[in-house]
Amino acid sequence: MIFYKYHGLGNDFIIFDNRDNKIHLSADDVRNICHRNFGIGADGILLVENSEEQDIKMFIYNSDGSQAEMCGNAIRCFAKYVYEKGIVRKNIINIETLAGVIVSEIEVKNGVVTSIRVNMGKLILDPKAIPCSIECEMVKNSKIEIDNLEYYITAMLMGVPHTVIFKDQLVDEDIIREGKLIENSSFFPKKTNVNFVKILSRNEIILRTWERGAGYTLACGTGSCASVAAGIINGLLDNRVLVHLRGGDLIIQWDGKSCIFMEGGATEVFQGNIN
Ligand SMILES: N[C@@H](CCC[C@H](N)C(=O)O)C(=O)O
Repeated sequence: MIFYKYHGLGNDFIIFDNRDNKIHLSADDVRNICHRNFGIGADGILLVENSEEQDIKMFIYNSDGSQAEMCGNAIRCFAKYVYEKGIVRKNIINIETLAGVIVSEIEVKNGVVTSIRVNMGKLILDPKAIPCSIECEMVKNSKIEIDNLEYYITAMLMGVPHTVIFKDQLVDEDIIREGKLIENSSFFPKKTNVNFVKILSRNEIILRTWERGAGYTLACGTGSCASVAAGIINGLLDNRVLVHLRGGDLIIQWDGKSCIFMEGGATEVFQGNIN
């Protein structure tokens, strides 16, 4: 099978063209292919599939073999891939995902995609939709206790479930330990991605994300949208924010009501063959 390896700010993916529907991956296949020592190595696998109503369809697996409904960094990689490989030669690409249709606008210079602006759709704050078991109208700066530790969380569905926590210090060991605990806590029946945010100003944040099904990654696109939205909802951020992630920067824009926009790059790393 021919594959391509792409990354969005270090959040890396293996892309297979499955328009002929011949690829069927078990959770074990996904874990083996994504393994960083015994496989190709990646945070996830993307399948390119035909869509009945949209330009193309993206299907995504996390590196632990689970399926994700959406992924912000993956969608930029996917848009660049389908454009540059001539699968969808359009500047505005409508991509079907399990979280709905995602519209990606690509900027092209000399046939190469240099930047992708994505309409990430509307975020959903209803706790039942996330899903989150806290009884309230909105999980906004709500206190939870896990293993005798208190956290103030803002939670939402941004294509996938996200929890945001504001912190003064971002320490890797704490992010890994607390991220794992919160991801698997009983408050989130379908688990959650966990975002730790340090606010630098009303227009600039540092973000570290512990991802559901993939662990501590270098960047998270849906997490960037969720974190900026949480900052706006809690009155801490303005409508356009520069997000510094471990693997690079994204720009997120939200007017507080309608769709949320993400802008950033994507990179092809290499291509290969796997049996
Ligand atoms: N890396 C992502 C999110 C991928 C999905 C996530 N691991 C989940 O299962 O919810 C992004 O860039 O948005």
